[in-house]
Amino acid sequence: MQVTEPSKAVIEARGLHFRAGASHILRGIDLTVEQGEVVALLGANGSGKSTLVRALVGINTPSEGTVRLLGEPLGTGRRSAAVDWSRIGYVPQRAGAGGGIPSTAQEVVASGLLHGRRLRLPRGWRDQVEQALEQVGLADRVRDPVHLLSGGQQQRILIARALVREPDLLVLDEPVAGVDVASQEAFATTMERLVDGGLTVLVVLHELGELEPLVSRAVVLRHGKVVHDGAPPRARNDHDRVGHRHQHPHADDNALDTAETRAFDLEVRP
Ligand SMILES: Nc1ncnc2c1ncn2[C@@H]1O[C@H](COP(=O)(O)OP(=O)(O)OP(=O)(O)O)[C@@H](O)[C@H]1O
Repeated sequence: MQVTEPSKAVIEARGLHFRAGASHILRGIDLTVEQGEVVALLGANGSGKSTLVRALVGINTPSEGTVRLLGEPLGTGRRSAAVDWSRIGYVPQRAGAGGGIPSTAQEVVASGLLHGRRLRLPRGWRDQVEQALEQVGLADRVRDPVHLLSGGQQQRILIARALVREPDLLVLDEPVAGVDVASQEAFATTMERLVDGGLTVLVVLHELGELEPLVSRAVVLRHGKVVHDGAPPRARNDHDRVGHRHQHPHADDNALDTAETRAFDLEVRP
């Protein structure tokens, strides 16, 4: 009889399917992310990237399949209680940090320190919040209501909210969409330091951009399936190439010919 060792993977998804009404959005995803990896999740608009990360962090309940996070099974309700959510930071896609409620940057970032049964802020939370805001270059906005910040600044507030926990796993859904180049560079520098310290990252991206040197592996989705899991595409070179189409069409499930998938076809496929 074969004895299976307990998994050391930080994320382990097996046979994931997700259906919403008549749509079959995830079609049998297997994904493993090991400790210390920086994995980029790529693919055309509508290929299922956000649906997948939402399933991985317990927001979407898969129709079939299993997820383990930090070695613990992710179920619903009590069954996911074994997962230590304090070790996981999640930045959703283009959510806006204000949510229509006029809270300050400090309050939004501090809410990242609350999780599971912790309903009170820990001692020293103000310093932790300030440090997290410093990491995204917004320490001077600590008292500002977030709904008055720009879209890119709000996105950076959400990154600070995820970082304030000092997580072991960061799941980021297009974290730098709408963020200016200087802030993307600052974000990449912060990530580099955290990854050097052992952080594991799963990040949805349309272009590797400033994070390119950090990305150890790329997973490409197409129509809800993994079509590549391995070396990252050399997107930057492709973008520099004369004739590269910089238009990234907002397309549906049928659109395969995006810049991302063509870059992948050109650079990665053997
Ligand atoms: N709850 C839902 N009900 C119906 N359709 C859904 C639901 N969630 C996602 N979809 C559909 O599933 C497909 C995949 O969506 P998803 O947001 O995962 O794509 P994506 O790869 O993240 O795209 P983008 O690059 O545009 O962010 C889309 O066609 C979307 O409309």
